[in-house]
Amino acid sequence: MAAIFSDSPTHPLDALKDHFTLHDHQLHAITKTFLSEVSDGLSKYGHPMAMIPTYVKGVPNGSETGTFLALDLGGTNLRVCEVTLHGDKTFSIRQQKYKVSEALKTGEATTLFDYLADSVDAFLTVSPKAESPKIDGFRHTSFNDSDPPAVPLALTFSFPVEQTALDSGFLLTWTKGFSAKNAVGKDVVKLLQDAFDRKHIHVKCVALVNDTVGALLSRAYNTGGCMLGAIFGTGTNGAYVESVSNITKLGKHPTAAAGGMMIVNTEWGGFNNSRSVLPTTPWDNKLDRESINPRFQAFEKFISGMYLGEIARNVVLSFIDAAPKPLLFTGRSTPILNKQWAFDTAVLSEVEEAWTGLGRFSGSSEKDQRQRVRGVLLQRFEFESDDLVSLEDAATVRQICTLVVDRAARMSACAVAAILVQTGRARLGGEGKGELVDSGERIGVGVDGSLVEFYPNFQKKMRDSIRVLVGSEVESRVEIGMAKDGSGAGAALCALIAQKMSEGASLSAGYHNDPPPPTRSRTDDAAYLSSFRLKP
Ligand SMILES: Nc1ncnc2c1ncn2[C@@H]1O[C@H](COP(=O)(O)OP(=O)(O)OP(=O)(O)O)[C@@H](O)[C@H]1O
Repeated sequence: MAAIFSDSPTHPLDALKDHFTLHDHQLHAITKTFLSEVSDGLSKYGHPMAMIPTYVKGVPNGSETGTFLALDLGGTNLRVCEVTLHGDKTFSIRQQKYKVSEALKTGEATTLFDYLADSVDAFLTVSPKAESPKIDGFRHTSFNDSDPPAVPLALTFSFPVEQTALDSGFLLTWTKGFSAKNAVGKDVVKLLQDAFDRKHIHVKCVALVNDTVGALLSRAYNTGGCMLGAIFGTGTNGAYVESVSNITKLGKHPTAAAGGMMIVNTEWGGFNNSRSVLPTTPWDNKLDRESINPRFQAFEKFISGMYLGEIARNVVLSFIDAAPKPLLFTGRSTPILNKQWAFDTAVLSEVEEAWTGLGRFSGSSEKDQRQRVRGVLLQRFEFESDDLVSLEDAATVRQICTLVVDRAARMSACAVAAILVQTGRARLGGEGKGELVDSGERIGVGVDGSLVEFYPNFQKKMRDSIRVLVGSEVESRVEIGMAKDGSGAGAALCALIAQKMSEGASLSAGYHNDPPPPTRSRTDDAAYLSSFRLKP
C-alpha cells in the first residue's frame, strides 16, 4: 500500500492528483497503442484484446419482428426473458432475475450450467400472464420430425469467448469474479445445451451473444443504426462493425470470402495487459495483485464498476494511515472500510450526487455540499460516532472519488475514439486537433452498464476526452445513448439472425424489412406453450 506523508511539502491531494491525472498527450498515447492492439487482434488469434469475430453480419434497422427467449449471464445477476420485437423500433419483454451465488461462480461448471437450465425451466413453468407478448414470432426448431419444436434461445454470455459460429464459442477465461471449474476451453453453448438435454428441457440454444454485441444490436433496432456497443458495468467491453476484409485472421474461412461487414467483439478489457502505456498507481497495483486474475484485464481494472470502488477504498485507507498525521477520519477506520471490495462503486455515485446536488438534494454552497457528502460517508461507512467524519474529510473523500472516476472516463474515451479512427470516421489529431474524415453522418454508439447509467456526468466526462482525441466536428456527430436492454432485446435480434442463417438467408445482404411471421391460432399457442417442458 502506498505510504502517504502528511508532512510532505506537496499537499497529499495534489500528489494524488499527479498520480491519477491523465494528460492529453497520455490520452493520445493510449489511443495509438489501442489502435495497434486492435490491428494485432484482427490479424492473429490468442491476443489478450481478442478482437473476436462474432459472425453477426448485419445491423437491424427497427423493422424486425418475432418473439424469442434470452438467457443473460452477466456479472451480477442471471436473467431469463421472453422478448417480442414489434417491428416498429419497439419491443416488449417479460423477464425474471435469479441470483448467482459465490458457490456457483466458483464451483463446477456443470453445476453452474444446470442452474442456468433450471432457471429457464422455472421461467417457462410460470404460465404467461394475459398481457405477456404473443408467441406468434417464435420460429420453431425441431430436432427431428416427430419432436415438437424446441424453443429457440439466445445466450448472452458476457465473458471472453472465442466464437467459432453464431451458435458456438469457447470460453477463453473467466472474468468479474467467476472461476467455475472445467469451463475454460469448452464450448459454452454445448455446456448449456447439454444441461437442457440432461434435464429434458425442450429449448435449443441457437445463438451466443456477447452483451456488447447485444447493446449494439438493440441500439441499432431502437434508433435505426449503430456502429459501436459499449459496456461500462461490472466490467467494460466494446463491439463494433468492422469490414470483414480487415479481419485477416479469418484466413480462408468462407465468411471471409463472402466479404461485407461483421460485428467484432473487442474484449477491450484486456487492452495493454503489459501496462506499457496505462499509467498505473500503487493503489491500482495493490488491487491487481489481490485480484483473482493478476496482470489480466488491465484496462478493465482502471475503468469498470467492479474495481473503481476498491481503488477508492485503497486510497481512502492510505489517507487514514498517513504519517505522521492521519489525513482522514482522525485515523479511524470502520469494519466495512477495512473489508476488501466492500466499497461499491455505487457509493462513488452517491458521493458525487451529494456533492453536485443532483436528485433529492438541495442547497448549493460548498458547506451544503460537504455536509451532504458527510451524511453519505457516515451512513455508508457505518461510523460509530458522527464526530469521526469532518466536513474536510467529506471534501477529501469526494476528491478521491472524482479522481478515480475521471481517470476511468478519460480512459473509456480512448477506446471509443480508437474505434472511430479504426472505422475511418475520424483521424487522431496531434495535440487535440482531430480531423474530420467524412461529414454529415450521425455516429450511433449504444452504451449500457450501471457506471455509465448512474454515475453523474460520466458520459459528459467521456465526451470531453473524445473531443480532445478526434476534434469537435466528429465528437458532435457521435450520438451516445443507452442501449435499451441489449442483453434481452439484442439477444432476441441475434436469435432472429440465427434463424435467418438456418433458413439460408444471406446476412451480408442485411436482414431488414423482415416480413411478419405467420399468424398462429390460440389453440396452436396453448399446444406450443405446453411443449416447453418435456419430461421423460
Ligand atoms: N449507481 C451506481 N453508480 C456507479 N456504479 C454502480 C452503481 N450501481 C452499481 N454500480 C456498479 O456497477 C456494477 C454492476 O453493473 P451492471 O448493473 O451494469 O451489471 P452487470 O450486467 O452485472 O455488468 P456487466 O454488464 O459488466 O456484466 C457493479 O460493479 C456496481 O459496483
